[in-house]
Amino acid sequence: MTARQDPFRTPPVALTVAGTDSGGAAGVAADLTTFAALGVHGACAVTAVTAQSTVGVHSVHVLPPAEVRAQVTAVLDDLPVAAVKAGMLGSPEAVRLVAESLPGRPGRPLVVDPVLVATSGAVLGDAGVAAAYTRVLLPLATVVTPNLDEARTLLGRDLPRRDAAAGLAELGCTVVLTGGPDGAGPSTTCVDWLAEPGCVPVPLEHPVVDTTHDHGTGCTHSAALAARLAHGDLVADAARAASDFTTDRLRAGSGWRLGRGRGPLPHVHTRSTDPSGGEL
Ligand SMILES: Nc1ncnc2c1ncn2[C@@H]1O[C@H](COP(=O)(O)OP(=O)(O)OP(=O)(O)O)[C@@H](O)[C@H]1O
Ligand SMILES: Cc1ncc(COP(=O)(O)O)c(N)n1
Repeated sequence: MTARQDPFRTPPVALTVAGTDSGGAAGVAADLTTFAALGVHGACAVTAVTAQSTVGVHSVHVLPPAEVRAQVTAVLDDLPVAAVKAGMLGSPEAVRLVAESLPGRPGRPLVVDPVLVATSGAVLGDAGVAAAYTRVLLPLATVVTPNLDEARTLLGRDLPRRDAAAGLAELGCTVVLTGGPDGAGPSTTCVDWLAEPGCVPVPLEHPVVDTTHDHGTGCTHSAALAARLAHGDLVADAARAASDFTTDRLRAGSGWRLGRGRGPLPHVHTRSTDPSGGEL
């Protein structure tokens, strides 16, 4: 029986270090609800407060690094954190802080979603943040989950998906390069590239879901990956499970109508849409 089926078993703990989204779709909201859906207790250290909705990002307030450090220290001093996820960090200082206080290896996996630009186009991390990711955090990460634009910014090169994933893996971390639908014509398949250091990249394919409820999809995917690592999965298994969970939730939310723009995913509200009825 898994922790998800038996809610009375003490769950593993995951910590997210990320920004808030006042609309409740991305960032800390997506991470904590994803952790809950996958049978993990979520703790959080907030790095930035954003005023945003389904329509876009209205303002960003990055918290002082000392406040972020105090939250991380409070959690680590008390709770048995089994995995950490870093989402929007917002400043080079916060990137360095995560690198100093949350080393990803050997015992505690660290998933880094290098959030730089929101789906709406708002900048959530500038060039200084991108440089700090590449220099200090990615070499310590267990897994990094950029989309193609983020990977190209981090590498400083315009490479195709597979090569971008392989290029980042040379920094020493496993890469899951996420890929929503391509935008170049009708596509029925999403391809994420899994690149482990020293290995040939592997495509992880899943069907495209036609939905307007996709705000926070990347946060959901990386939080699901951290949750499965907290349960003890191997990285490749956690990557596949994260992709399955995200697709399932995108499907479940395709009937929702919340907000005037890109709505949230239902992380905990509806039943699995897995046609086999299996537990994800
Ligand atoms: N419409 C879709 N249908 C199916 N899967 C999708 C769709 N959009 C995204 N995904 C999947 O969701 C996961 C997250 O990918 P995405 O490319 O949206 O991340 P992202 O751009 O980094 O998001 P964010 O900016 O929120 O961090 C990947 O596994 C991707 O394949
Ligand atoms: C606080 C925060 N973190 C991450 C994202 C990225 O999510 P998306 O690309 O879906 O806008 C966001 N918009 N806000």
